[in-house]
Amino acid sequence: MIYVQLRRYWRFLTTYLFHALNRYWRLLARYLRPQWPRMALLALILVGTISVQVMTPLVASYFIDQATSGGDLHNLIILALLTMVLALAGQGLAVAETYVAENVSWTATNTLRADLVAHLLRLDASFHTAHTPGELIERVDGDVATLARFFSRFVVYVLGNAVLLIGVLGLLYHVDWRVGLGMSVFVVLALTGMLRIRAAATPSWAAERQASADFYGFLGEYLAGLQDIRSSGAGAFVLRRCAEVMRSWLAITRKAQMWGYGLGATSQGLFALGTAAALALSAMLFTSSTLTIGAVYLIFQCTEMLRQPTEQIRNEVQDLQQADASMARVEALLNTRPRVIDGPGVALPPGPLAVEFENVSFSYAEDAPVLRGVNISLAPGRVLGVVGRTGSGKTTLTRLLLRFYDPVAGAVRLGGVDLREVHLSALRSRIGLVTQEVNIFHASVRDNLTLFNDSIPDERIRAALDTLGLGNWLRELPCGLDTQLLPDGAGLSAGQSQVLACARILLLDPDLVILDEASSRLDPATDRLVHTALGRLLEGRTGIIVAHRLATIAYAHDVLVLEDGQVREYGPRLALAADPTSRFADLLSVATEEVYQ
Ligand SMILES: Nc1ncnc2c1ncn2[C@@H]1O[C@H](COP(=O)(O)OP(=O)(O)OP(=O)(O)O)[C@@H](O)[C@H]1O
Repeated sequence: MIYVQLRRYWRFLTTYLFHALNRYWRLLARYLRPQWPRMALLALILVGTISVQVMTPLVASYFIDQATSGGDLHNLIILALLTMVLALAGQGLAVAETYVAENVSWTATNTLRADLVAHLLRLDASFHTAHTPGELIERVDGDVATLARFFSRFVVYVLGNAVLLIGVLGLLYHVDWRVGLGMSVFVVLALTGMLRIRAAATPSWAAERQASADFYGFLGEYLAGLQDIRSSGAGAFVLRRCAEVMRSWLAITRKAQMWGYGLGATSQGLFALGTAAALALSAMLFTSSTLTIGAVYLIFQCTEMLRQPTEQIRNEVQDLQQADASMARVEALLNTRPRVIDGPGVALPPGPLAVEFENVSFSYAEDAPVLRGVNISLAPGRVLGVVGRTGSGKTTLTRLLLRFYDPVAGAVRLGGVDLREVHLSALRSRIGLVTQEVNIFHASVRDNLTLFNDSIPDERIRAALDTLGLGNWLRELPCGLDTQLLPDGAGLSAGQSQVLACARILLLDPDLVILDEASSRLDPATDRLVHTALGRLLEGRTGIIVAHRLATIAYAHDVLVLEDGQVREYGPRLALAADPTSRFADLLSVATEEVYQ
């Protein structure tokens, strides 16, 4: 029976534990190796902790034997003092263990987090389209937090408790081999029983975690749509839905909690039985004068001491499965290669950049072409206005210029150089992009404009805001550049956010400006503000504007009309506007009617 159990453990250890450790050895080695002095210290503390734990009942048992046999008072005082020193040392070591283990795990996981964030930044847009931000946050934080336990606790708890278990059992063998053998069998059986119950309880805990994730998902969704919910009077519906979600959460949690209590009670019951058996055995041995009263006390203490390491090994072995899944996900993420490969580093010419699309075709998914055979040739310093119906591929065109994606066919060139030949960082440092959705961070005006680049002096920031017509706005702010902006630009109008985005670009001083204009209408004052800002921004640079408004298109020297991903018309703006048969003239007349309605 014991042999069968031991064989099972051995198989578990070889197939599962060693396999998992071996599989992720590189990951562990990479993040733990630089911390080997701390790991060595941890091992030392561990040895100390276990020695103290094993020695404490041993000293107490000597004390009892000495006291009952009328031993020397001087020896008794020394033993009592030693017990106190051991208790204090145990506490001190526990504090040191927590301190070092937390340092090891946080240093390892923070490095891993930083690596994952850097890797996510390198991955291209198609990866980010396929994965929601929530999923990536879960990978970077959730999975890594699970690993934090693994990095510190697994080594400390499993190894430490296993050694403690062996130490305590060894002590019992030392007292009497029959007691040692009996308790060894008991520990194996108790561990097996608890692992079985825990395995049966695991689905309930997984369901509980899912129900909790569902609730927060529900809450997040409704908080994000708060404005729509309020305005459409859907509050009662949301509360009803909230009650439903919480009701099912309660039922699932209750079940999981019952399993938890069941497990705790089983473990208590098992160890009560173990203690009773150990006491019965030692009572028998005591009455037959094989054991002293001190040895009986030692057996009792050791039986009690077996409980904690057995329960912790059970917990850690189960948690290893979770860590295993997290490690697999983290490894898979780190192994994901970006589709857009960095170029060999051909230099772009200085000054405003010429833009060329040669027979460019592109699709996000197979068999769904978004751009088809697009040809554009824009001279340096000229501004191209791109117009077309929604979904005609205008934004996609701008994404190809920043190499968020590579074309499926054809080539995109800047200053005559194929973008695939240029370093991505060099390429992007020459382009300024203002998108439809301006991201305003919960940070100071200065950090929002410099994007946390401390080397940009305040005078330049003020000058940029003055140039773009936001000088007065800045002067009216209570703390000037230190004023904190609210998340998502709350408190700023759509136009002000756009002008702030223009100021960011002005500080970057790029040679190609791409503006994907928001299609929402602005009030006339803000419209004028944005219009002036754009004019300043485009001075002396090549520009591509996805234009939704008549005022903006006025900046364009050339116009491109896109339809279904194809070039419908392309030429100088004034010539196309003057030609009554052109599609552009058609669009202009519709837009003018809309404006003057
Ligand atoms: N990340 C993406 N993944 C898959 N398909 C996309 C993606 N982005 C855009 N599309 C699809 O590509 C087509 C062109 O989209 P694009 O955003 O380029 O059009 P647009 O002319 O800029 O539209 P709008 O004027 O509404 O901004 C659309 O059919 C759109 O659904």
